[in-house]
Amino acid sequence: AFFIKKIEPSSSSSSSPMSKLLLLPPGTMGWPFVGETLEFISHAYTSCPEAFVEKRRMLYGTKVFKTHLFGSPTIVSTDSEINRMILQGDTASFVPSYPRSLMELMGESSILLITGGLQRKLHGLIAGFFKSPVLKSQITADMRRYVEDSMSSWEDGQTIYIQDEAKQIAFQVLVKVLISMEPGKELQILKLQFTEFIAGLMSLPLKIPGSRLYRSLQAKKKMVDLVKDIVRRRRRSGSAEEYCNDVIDVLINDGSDELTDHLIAENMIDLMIPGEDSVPILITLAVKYLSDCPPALRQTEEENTQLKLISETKGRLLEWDDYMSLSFTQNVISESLRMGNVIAGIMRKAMRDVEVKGGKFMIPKGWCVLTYFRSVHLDADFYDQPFKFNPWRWQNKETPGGSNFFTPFGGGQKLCPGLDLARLEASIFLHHLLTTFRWVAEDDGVVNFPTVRMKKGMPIKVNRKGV
Ligand code: HEM
Repeated sequence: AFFIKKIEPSSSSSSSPMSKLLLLPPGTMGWPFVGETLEFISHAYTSCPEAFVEKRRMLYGTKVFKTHLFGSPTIVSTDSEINRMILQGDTASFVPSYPRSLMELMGESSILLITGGLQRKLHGLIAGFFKSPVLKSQITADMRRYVEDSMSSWEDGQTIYIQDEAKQIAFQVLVKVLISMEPGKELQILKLQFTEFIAGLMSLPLKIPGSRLYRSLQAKKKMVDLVKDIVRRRRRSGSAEEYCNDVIDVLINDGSDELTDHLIAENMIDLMIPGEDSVPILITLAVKYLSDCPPALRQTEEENTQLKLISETKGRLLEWDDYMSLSFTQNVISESLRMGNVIAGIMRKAMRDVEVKGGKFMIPKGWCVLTYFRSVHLDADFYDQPFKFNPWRWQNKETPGGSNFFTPFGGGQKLCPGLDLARLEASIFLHHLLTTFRWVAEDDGVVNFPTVRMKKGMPIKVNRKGV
């Protein structure tokens, strides 16, 4: 059921301007300059951001429409087939394109923005490292240690803000795996600069002293300089040649001239973003959805308690594969990804005219495309009662990476290389939370813009379980 057929985009650069116009999907370009951006953002701030898209789907009767967002003529697609084609598209057809502030802060050598041979090389090196057995074992041990350290200080009756705890732990894990920095004073300073850096990701593209973007760029520069120092020291000591301890070692070891100190340092900072944002938010949402669904909470707890008993009986610590084999817990994580839409969609720019839907529509050269995963993930055509948290719907389905209509980690050449790591971290956090504590959750709501998060940080009142 999850077999994916690659659909090649076909060029139609020979079409006349008139026929191009006729092939544009339905839709309106909105107001001069701002287009429909304000309406898009005002919906994005509500609990139902997909309403912007749904309204147009109803109006035009298609899952794809044209509009004008963030300064660019844009095609929005909630059609899983078109989305798949765009994700699979080669760089002659589509390149990543995001709002200006985000592109400035990522930097031109960021893996999220580059294409071609260099992107493939970086992607391959990072993905390969994340699959290595030595690293898997080290990450599992680190994550477990950080989770246990954090949870050991929780007292009975205390209110814990899951979002903050998860952010701290997931950031520690990524910084360790990327640059081998352990928790401590240096990491605290890095974290402060990092918070300053990401605050500007969705800011006005105004680069004057004092502006949000300017301050974020300054913070990034300081972090890049710090990581460059580490890279230089490693190159001098030659330690990476013997054994790859972290991503810096992997990139240095490749020996390619393209992987300069600056490129490595810049990418290490960008790769910390999932540690502050995507992974902890996934964990927080899973705790939220489980708190709201007692049968799912019970079943996840049972599965994890059983695993804990097995590990205690055998007298061995749990490994990567143990956590990943918790099938119901993985279904909870899939369902949290589906409903929570940590990454609501990705953006590309068409490098040439591209026909979609067998020539029915055209994405003109220079236009942006927003593949809006959120609407696909909440589409009743694919998911029965899509707004209901139902981890059982994933039973007997192979979903770690995704399918045509489940793309939380993107797809194609840019498919997230951290997808298993994200699942592992969520799994370890849930395992320790569920086997150590009972809790009562306070009411809290999801905020969807500019990034997904919980309004109050997901406060829960915890009590340690009896031994
Ligand atoms: C819940 C957690 C996560 C989600 C939802 C997520 C989602 C995504 C998505 C949708 C993309 C595709 C972007 C595009 O096509 O332009 C992506 C790419 C990427 N992700 Fe993740 N991610 C997560 C965690 C992680 C983690 C833990 C890492 C580890 C460092 C990571 C590293 C990357 C990298 C390096 C890319 C770029 C790949 C490339 O362009 O070749 N992600 N992620």
